[in-house]
Amino acid sequence: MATENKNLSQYDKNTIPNAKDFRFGIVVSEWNEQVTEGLYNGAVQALTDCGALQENIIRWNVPGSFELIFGAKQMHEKLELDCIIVIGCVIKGETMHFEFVCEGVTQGMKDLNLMYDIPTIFCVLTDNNMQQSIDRSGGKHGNKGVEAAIAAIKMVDLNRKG
Ligand SMILES: Nc1c(NC[C@H](O)[C@H](O)[C@H](O)CO)[nH]c(=O)[nH]c1=O
Ligand SMILES: CC(=O)[C@@H](O)COP(=O)(O)O
Repeated sequence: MATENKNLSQYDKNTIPNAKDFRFGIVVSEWNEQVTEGLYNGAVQALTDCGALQENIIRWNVPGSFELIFGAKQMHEKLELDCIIVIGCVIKGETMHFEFVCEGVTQGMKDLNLMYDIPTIFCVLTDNNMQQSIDRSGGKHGNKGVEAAIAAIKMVDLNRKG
């Protein structure tokens, strides 16, 4: 199902575990920060709506989406967390750089999920233009930050029960 057929912000709170003692790290890319701030705000609002405490949400910033890999790795190594969410917005330009950044970040996130015992949640928009990013960070298609937060809570619950 494409995003245009699913609002990214919709969730049934009754089906989401309470996150009151879950600890989250969020690594945020500064590229396209008008978008990444919207994604971050959506994620935090959803986490706290589902019981997470603000003091249990740690934020680190990195310059761009490619640095999300190293930032998340350092978070895994240095903090005691239950889950890490990486937030970025990659928008196609004139060259192939878009493809290489997107592929690199995607592969890096996959590797982190294999390397560590807590999940790394992928909240990186990979869009053709700014309007698509606006639409997915609190616009007409909802907020991918909310979607990532709900996925994070569900994965922490799964990990604790596993
Ligand atoms: N064009 C975008 C970038 N490019 C920068 C890279 O992510 C990286 O910071 C640079 O190559 C240095 O290592 N980053 C985004 O997050 N979004 C873009 O649209
Ligand atoms: C994803 C990017 O790095 C891209 O936005 C950079 O733009 P360009 O390909 O025009 O250099």
